[in-house]
Amino acid sequence: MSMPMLHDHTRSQHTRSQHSQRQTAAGDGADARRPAAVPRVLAVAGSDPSGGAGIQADLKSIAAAHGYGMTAITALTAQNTLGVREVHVPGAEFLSAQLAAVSDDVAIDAVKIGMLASREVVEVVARWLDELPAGPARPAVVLDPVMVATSGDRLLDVEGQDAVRALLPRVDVVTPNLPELAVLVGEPTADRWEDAVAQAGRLASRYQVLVVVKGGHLPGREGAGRVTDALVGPAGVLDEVDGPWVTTTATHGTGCSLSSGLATRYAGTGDWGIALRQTKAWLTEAIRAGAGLGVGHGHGPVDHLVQLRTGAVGTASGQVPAPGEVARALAGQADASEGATDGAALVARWWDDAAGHRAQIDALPFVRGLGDGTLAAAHFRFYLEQDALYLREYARSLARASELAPTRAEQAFWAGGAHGALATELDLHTTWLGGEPHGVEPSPTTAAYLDHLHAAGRDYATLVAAVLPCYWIYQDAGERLVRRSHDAHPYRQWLATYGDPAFARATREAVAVLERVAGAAGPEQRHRMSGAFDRACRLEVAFFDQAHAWAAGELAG
Ligand SMILES: Nc1ncnc2c1ncn2[C@@H]1O[C@H](COP(=O)(O)OP(=O)(O)OP(=O)(O)O)[C@@H](O)[C@H]1O
Ligand SMILES: Cc1ncc(CO)c(N)n1
Repeated sequence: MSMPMLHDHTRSQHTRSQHSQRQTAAGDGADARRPAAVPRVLAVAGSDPSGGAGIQADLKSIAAAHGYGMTAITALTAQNTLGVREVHVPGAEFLSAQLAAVSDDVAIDAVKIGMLASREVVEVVARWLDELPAGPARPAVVLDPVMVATSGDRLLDVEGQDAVRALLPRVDVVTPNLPELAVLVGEPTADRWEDAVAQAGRLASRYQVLVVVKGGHLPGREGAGRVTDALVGPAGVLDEVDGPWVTTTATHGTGCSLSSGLATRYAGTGDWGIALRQTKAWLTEAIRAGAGLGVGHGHGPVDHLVQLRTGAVGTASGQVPAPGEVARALAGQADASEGATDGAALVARWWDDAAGHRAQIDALPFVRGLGDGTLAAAHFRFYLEQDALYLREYARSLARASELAPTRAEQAFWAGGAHGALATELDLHTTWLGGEPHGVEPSPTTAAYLDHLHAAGRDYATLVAAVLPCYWIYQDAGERLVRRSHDAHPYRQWLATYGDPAFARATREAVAVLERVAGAAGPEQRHRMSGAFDRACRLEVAFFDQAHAWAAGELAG
């Protein structure tokens, strides 16, 4: 509808093969199959006896992403949630033995590298990476360049920092926080997001590596209420994923957890953008639930296995499910362990299922005419009048979502949406329609859409699914429309509204809420949600088409 929004739903197109061919061959490991149903993931990292960071976090994160976890331990720390007391680094040759023991026997789908402690350790890992097979049997490698713990304690000596740079060309993805990124590029720590992304771009092109730059340390993120991570390649930003900022002290090990979850989900999907999106969605929930664990007196751990406790358990490996898998689960024909999947994957599926509706919208005479400027003024006016009527009621549905929302953040979000819809409605009347309409009735399409929203308002999950396409479908079509604008375009001013960044953010947030709700929903509720989402998508098509349908009726009558 008339809420101009922009949502970057593009997925990173970086594939494993692009990033797996730079290594020398040393065996073909022909039994490795990708994407893996249950990814075999090796964490090369330090031990945290308090269980929140290091290999302990890695094993839990890998499990949460439905992978099979293995470890090669680089260092033993004596630490807890308050800080690091001691670090013991066993002889580097023993690390070599651990690495060889695993890779001589097991076809590894992904490797996550964490704490490396010293230059000797870095060198052992570099040699081992060089000996891994090239081609499709080569595991994906994610490097979390751990330098300092959340508590502020150093986990890598200065010589080691230099050595880590030499690892970069040997890995697929590096996941620095802002201070680590600064050390790796040899620049001061960025305090603005644009600067951090630019630094990540320089690092990516210098070492031909993908960089996941994490906003967890960005000044002002509490105030903004959002925290963003970006996937950056040598040519620039490939994907940006943001999520709500959680006010908590339970952030010990978030970096470890992100990198091992990312490695596992990449091995399961073959797509870094999807893997990052899914990992970030899971991590936000794990951070939220962390305080509930009651572990320690300092920076507590996140609850890696939050899904076990909320009942949203699935074995679909947190990847985009196979065709039919979700449908089976939704129809209740598979048991929960077979069909359930995480919210982000489920929502990605619904969105993909709506691809036909989106293509239909692009092809409508109304949308084509709006794009090339040939749309008749009467058609445009009819659409705007219906849109104003629609938005007035849509605002009530958003207010209802606010009323039903289980958290204060979601309550506030939908209340803001309701306000925005009303402001847009008012703007339509004053700017475009020259005042309040007289005698304009809802068309059958508008009435059907409003009935759908009204009926969905009985439960929160269904309502969230029903209101979503108005944000998402509209901005998706708008994203293509706005590119067609030019100085002499008759609908230039209207098209310009599609580029509003505030709506872009609102859409992303609305999608994140849908993902959270879908992730927590049971099979029956998911079935209702998918039905409500699909029906709203169809009504979006009809809504865009109704001016022409009306004109055809007028002419015929
Ligand atoms: N309070 C928070 N609320 C929501 N997400 C967060 C929060 N803090 C960190 N994150 C997310 O956690 C991940 C790790 O981010 P961060 O920048 O803190 O990395 P890090 O410093 O390497 O972590 P660590 O604390 O383990 O060293 C990112 O995905 C980030 O967006
Ligand atoms: C072992 C280990 N690895 C990584 C970190 C970073 O959080 C930590 N605190 N401990």
